[in-house]
Amino acid sequence: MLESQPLFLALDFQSAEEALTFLDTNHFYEIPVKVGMELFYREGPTIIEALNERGHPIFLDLKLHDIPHTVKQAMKSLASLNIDVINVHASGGKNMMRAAQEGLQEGTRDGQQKPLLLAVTQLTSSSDEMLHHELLIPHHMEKVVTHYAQMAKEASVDGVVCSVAEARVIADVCGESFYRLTPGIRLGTQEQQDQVRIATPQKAKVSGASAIVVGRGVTTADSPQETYQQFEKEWNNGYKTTLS
Ligand SMILES: O=C(O)c1cc(=O)[nH]c(=O)n1[C@@H]1O[C@H](COP(=O)(O)O)[C@@H](O)[C@H]1O
Repeated sequence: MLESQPLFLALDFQSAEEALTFLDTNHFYEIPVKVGMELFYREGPTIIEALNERGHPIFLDLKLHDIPHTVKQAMKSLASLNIDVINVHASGGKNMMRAAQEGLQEGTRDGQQKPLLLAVTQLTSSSDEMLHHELLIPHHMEKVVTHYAQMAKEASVDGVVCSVAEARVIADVCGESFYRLTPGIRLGTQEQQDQVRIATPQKAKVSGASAIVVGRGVTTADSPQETYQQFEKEWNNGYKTTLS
């Protein structure tokens, strides 16, 4: 299912009412959506149920990061929701990532598909300078992200969240089937805001991203539906470019 779903729209809204009104007003039906901390902490499982009823594939972006036992038990609970993708921070380590996958497996109901588990490598808002001077990580971004992706693969995680800049090398090192979801996507004319490692949808496609996450580029646009279609069009142009 996810292969044919290249664009997750980030529903970064303060309430279910705001999110659902946005979808209705702009005629977004059954598109893949991302529910993050802002919306889930306020609304909890009811927002997932509301989106299920409307037929949206769902990425629940809670970026879990805790001791392995806690993450396993949390994933067991979250697996009972009807979601398609969920994530953890790779910096929680291999044992934590393995525990997350076990929790999801144990919590998935009979007859339901286990959600895809992704590991966030380094946030797209992070720079080399931040790694070196704040986190005291001496290596370059690409090396750190690739290492985290390899750790995630060894821990039986299904893929990663990374920036477009690292998507190709991760596919080379971890294999094409290892999923690469890339946020930090902007059309050429849009502001980068708090993101650091950004790219266009077309660049994401030709660089080997499996899918993209788009938030404010669509949600704050003057014409969200038209802008969403522009993101899709650019992604599809990228596809043609790769094939030729
Ligand atoms: O896991 C994520 O979704 C994520 C990881 C990351 O490294 N960077 C990142 O921006 N995100 C999420 O992707 C969305 C990007 O939003 P915009 O910058 O508004 O397009 C936000 O909801 C972020 O929480």
